[in-house]
Amino acid sequence: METRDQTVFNENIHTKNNTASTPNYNNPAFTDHSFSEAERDALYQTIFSRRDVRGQFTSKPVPEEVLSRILTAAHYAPSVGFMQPWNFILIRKDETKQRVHNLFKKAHDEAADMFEGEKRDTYKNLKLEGIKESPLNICITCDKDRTGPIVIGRTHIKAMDLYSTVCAVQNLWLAARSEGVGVGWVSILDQKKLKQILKLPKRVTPVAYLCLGYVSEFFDKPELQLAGWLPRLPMADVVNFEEFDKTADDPFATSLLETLEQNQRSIEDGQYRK
Ligand SMILES: Cc1cc2c(cc1C)N(C[C@H](O)[C@H](O)[C@H](O)COP(=O)(O)O)c1[nH]c(=O)[nH]c(=O)c1N2
Repeated sequence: METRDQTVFNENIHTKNNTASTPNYNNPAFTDHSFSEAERDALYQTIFSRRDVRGQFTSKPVPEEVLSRILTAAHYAPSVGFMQPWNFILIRKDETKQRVHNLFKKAHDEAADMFEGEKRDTYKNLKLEGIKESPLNICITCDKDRTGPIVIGRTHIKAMDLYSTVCAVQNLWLAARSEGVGVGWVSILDQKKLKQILKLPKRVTPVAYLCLGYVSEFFDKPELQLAGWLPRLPMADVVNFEEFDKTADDPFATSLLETLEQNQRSIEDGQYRK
């Protein structure tokens, strides 16, 4: 049976004098869940000013309470079937960092040979890690057996545990940015050798090797964009309608694409620069 409170709620969220099934979207019952403008701005500021940091780390240690907030943000990420497949391995010892850096050096040389001519020279000049300069490295791993073999949501797409772990990486990255802590992801590494260094069991995958620390500066734009490696794609290239790579020209689509273009222009012009 419906309680009195439920009846009042149901009356409130439906437009008076309208069919019972038409919700009144202007009613506070629908809008109360959004954050204030200042709170939203803070979130978007975090998102648009987050950077992958390689060469601007300072040696200032990240205090325990800050690190604790950042790690907790990561742990509160969504995960398939709520399996929380991640571990956060904190790497503080120079010796371990040196071993991982050796892996990077080897893989980086191998990678350079995959590019040709001018691209190879540009690649060689890019700074692509801050393993030794950053005070803390964190490896975020994925344990596919965390909650047994059958996981809600992973029954048909096996990689869902890896995707979940990446959600934790992104939470960590954004929380760190809001704390003024830079994060750089290093994936130019031999994964099997990294597993050996960190003594990961067979079932555990190292998803992200991250370098963390306070920075002298956060760049405005991705370093690969500033170096002319690749541009930021226009939103219209990645927003499709009904089918992959398909656009539309009805009034809704046209207006949405125009708004997306304006938003992107103001971000590129530094709306969220800090
Ligand atoms: C899965 C994955 C793996 C890597 C990266 C990112 C992600 C998501 N990125 C960082 C990447 O280059 C960077 O995110 C883009 O260039 C965009 O720049 P911002 O992150 O916006 O600054 C990265 N950067 C780097 O210097 N060395 C690396 O090995 C990697 N690997």
